Amino acid sequence: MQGVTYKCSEKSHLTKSVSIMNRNDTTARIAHVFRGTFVHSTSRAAVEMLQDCVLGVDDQGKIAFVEKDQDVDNLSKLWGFETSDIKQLGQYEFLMPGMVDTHIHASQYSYTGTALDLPLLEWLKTYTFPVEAKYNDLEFANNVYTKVVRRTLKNGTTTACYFATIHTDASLLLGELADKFGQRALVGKVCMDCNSGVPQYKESSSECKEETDRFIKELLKKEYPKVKPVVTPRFAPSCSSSLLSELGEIANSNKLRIQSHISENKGEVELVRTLFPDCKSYTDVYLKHKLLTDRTVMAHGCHLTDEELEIFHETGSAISHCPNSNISICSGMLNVRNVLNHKVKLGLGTDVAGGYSPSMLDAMRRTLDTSKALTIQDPQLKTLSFEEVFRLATLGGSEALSLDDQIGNFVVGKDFDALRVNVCVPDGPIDLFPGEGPKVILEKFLNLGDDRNITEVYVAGRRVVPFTDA
Ligand SMILES: Nc1nc2[nH]cnc2c(=O)[nH]1
Ligand SMILES: [Zn+2]
Repeated sequence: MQGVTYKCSEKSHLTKSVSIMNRNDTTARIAHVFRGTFVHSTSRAAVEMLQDCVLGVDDQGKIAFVEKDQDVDNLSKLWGFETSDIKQLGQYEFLMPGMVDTHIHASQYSYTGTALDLPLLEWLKTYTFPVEAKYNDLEFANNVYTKVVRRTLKNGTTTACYFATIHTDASLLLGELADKFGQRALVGKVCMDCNSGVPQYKESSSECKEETDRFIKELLKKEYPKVKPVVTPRFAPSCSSSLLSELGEIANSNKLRIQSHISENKGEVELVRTLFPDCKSYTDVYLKHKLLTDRTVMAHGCHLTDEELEIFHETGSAISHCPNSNISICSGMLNVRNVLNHKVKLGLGTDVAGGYSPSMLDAMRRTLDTSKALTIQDPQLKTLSFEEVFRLATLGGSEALSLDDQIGNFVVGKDFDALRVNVCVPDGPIDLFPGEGPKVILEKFLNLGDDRNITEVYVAGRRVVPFTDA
């Protein structure tokens, strides 16, 4: 199958002999060395299986080397580690990159798995805004935010791009908790100055701008190495044109990331048409307000036209595909193949709580389901493979969040964000049979696995799961 490599290929970067390898950084010390099978994606291969390999992580949390294990003695001399310290992966174990949730509402976690009986605009008014309004209570926020960070980490989300609420202090608390538990996170204080449905849940335009400035300043001041702010207009219907312009200005002058929602549901697209009559399309609304940049990620995009996708491509903006949510609140079905054909960056999101599962394994499965449903409607449409979906959940997510220079796969110099997977845990969800090789083992994990199979989670070289207080 095109785009899939199931062995260390002779042409791969691993064939270089250790004797001619040089350490470019003589001061870095090795903190972990793993030996076994490593599975990741590259731009060329949706799945590359590195078998009989060793991977070293330095004390800065960066990947120092990935080599064939026959070179291990030379490597240990070169890098100064003891071969007895190597962590040997078992026959049914592998390492994979941590998963990247490109769109999740931390503030909606308390009602995940419920309230899925209304379409978007009524769902927001009936369930979402009344709950989000409660985050002026920091005790309530602390309880929910602690739980969502722990739950997602345990399920293998090493990076999350979070929506919080309009409340600055609770949003700062979410950043603090992500840092405390060791999750890489982009955190957005939600901005909205229009809300006719639940008028007590909004800010004035000036308050919104001032509080966004305060949020960014205070979060950056904390100097959390892996937690950064993201400018977050909720979506066009809840923002005035002047607020959208202010937020575009703040993001661009500070080179910050931007997140929002776009073209999730047909009623919403129609509403935007009436609210912004001077704009050609929903995409044009964000474009005119300078919110489409190469650091922007927009959730959903189910109903974007090809013309709009071209604008995404030209601006370098990304889409977060949230299939569980799209089906659960009957929003639509994104044609991922068409988005990829337009060379638009795309990652996956859980969109808790429009999506009922906080697990990125679920996001991968629902991505495949949606792709198959679209193929049923149009048999000409090429269904996504599980390998392509694996890439979207890891490398694709890192690209969508403009973090691919730091994370997304096992390339030397990137941070070691990784999952140790064991498909054969006692009382686990997967049964194996004789003769099943690494491809089947990966496919079974992606389709049948859960957090019981994710035995360790690493973010920037730090083991964050199992929890130290567990
Ligand atoms: N799914 C989803 N779509 C939105 N559009 C605006 N706000 C939201 C939200 O909270 N969830
Ligand atoms: Zn959302």
